Amino acid sequence: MHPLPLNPYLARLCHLASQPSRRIIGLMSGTSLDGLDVALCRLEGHGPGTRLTLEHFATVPYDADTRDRIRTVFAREQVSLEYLTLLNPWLGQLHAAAVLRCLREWQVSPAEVDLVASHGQTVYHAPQHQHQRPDFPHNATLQLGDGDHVAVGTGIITFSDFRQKHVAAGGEGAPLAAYGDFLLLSSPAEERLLLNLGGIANFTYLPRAGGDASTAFSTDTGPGNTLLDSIIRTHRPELQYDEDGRLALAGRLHPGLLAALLDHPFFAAPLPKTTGPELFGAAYLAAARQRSNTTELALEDTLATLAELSAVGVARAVQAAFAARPAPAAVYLSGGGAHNPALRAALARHLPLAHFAATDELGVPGDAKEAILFAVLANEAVAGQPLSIGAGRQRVPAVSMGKISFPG
Ligand SMILES: Nc1ncnc2c1ncn2[C@@H]1O[C@H](COP(=O)(O)OP(=O)(O)OP(=O)(O)O)[C@@H](O)[C@H]1O
Ligand SMILES: CC(=O)N[C@H]1[C@@H]2OC[C@@H](O2)[C@@H](O)[C@@H]1O[C@H](C)C(=O)O
Repeated sequence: MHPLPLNPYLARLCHLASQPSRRIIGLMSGTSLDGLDVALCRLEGHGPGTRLTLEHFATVPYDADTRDRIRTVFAREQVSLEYLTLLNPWLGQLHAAAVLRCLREWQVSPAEVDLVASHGQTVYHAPQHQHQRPDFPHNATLQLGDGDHVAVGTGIITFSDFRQKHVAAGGEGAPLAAYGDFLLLSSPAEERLLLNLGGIANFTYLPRAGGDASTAFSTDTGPGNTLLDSIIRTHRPELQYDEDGRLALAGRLHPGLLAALLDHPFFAAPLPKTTGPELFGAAYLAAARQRSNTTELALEDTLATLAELSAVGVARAVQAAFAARPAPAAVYLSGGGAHNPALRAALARHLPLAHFAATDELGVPGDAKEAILFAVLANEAVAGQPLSIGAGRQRVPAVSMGKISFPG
């Protein structure tokens, strides 16, 4: 009897699953809308035996037109359905073109890449605790940049839309960092906190490798750079962000504004929790400024206060997680906020016992870490097992994530 005819792309996936390693491009475009992170990874093995070689990394910056298009729908409760529909394939095609551009620069042919793992662009994140709609008693999140367009545009089998499975299994769709951090960065020598300072800040707690994996978890902590960037854009539209925290470092913390900003249930909510610019956006900031009579506060002082807010958010989440025992001293930073000395100084004040280093020291460049995460998730989907870490409320659903798009 002849074997059943197999779709050649399925045959390719089966072949890839049986290989000792895979070459996977991870794509991530986060809440800061600064660009598309493209990480070409060689991933050997799977599960806790995964070994990463980052062959190439680039951030393909978004131009002003792309940022404007995304901002037309980004974190907005009401948008044009037509616009959203048009943006979905447009972003997929943009991301495919960015991949091809990087491959040309790196002199790698698309045929030499096994998979693309595409996060897409989060345009709305709606955990239940945030949307609070009784008619929809569940979590939801929406990423645009359809995987079919990435697959057809690049000619590479593409995994995408990773967050839906996490939601379907009872999670909030984020943070997914726990999976990649656990597989790549656990160490027998120390327990660790991996603190990512993106638009939104989050951390993963990793016990010592070989220890009790059920204690690992990740959570968002509140704003990272999102409010800092938003106030800069209002006052200094020619700037994307406060480079090297210069303006924030020249300002003074305003205790009244800080208290008004912290007067929100998110900061006291139990862990793990997720959030986004839907909550921590211009309206939240404007309301806190009104309540604290700081609408005329100097830009520098507002920035200093917002950097403090991000650090206090992190510190409160760490304190909540480690109420009964000391928090790990080893804290590894990643994300754009790790380049902001004002944010780092505030963190050092609020976590005085922490020893800060960059994830770069662990072989994972901080700016590439989230793009690498999606390559790791696709690697697990092809060659690994659904992975269960954490326990109780902090349990990460044991699922494999990502939808598969064939190029033809
Ligand atoms: N040299 C620097 N000085 C100050 N801030 C910086 C610097 N470099 C990057 N940033 C900050 O980092 C931001 C980009 O961070 P990153 O790329 O980690 O965010 P993201 O991945 O979009 O966010 P998220 O992880 O929430 O999805 C910039 O918008 C800026 O606020
Ligand atoms: C819904 C969404 O896109 N969330 C992002 C965002 O950016 C940081 C933080 O908020 C984190 O929860 C998440 O991304 C990372 C990659 C994660 O899932 O771990």
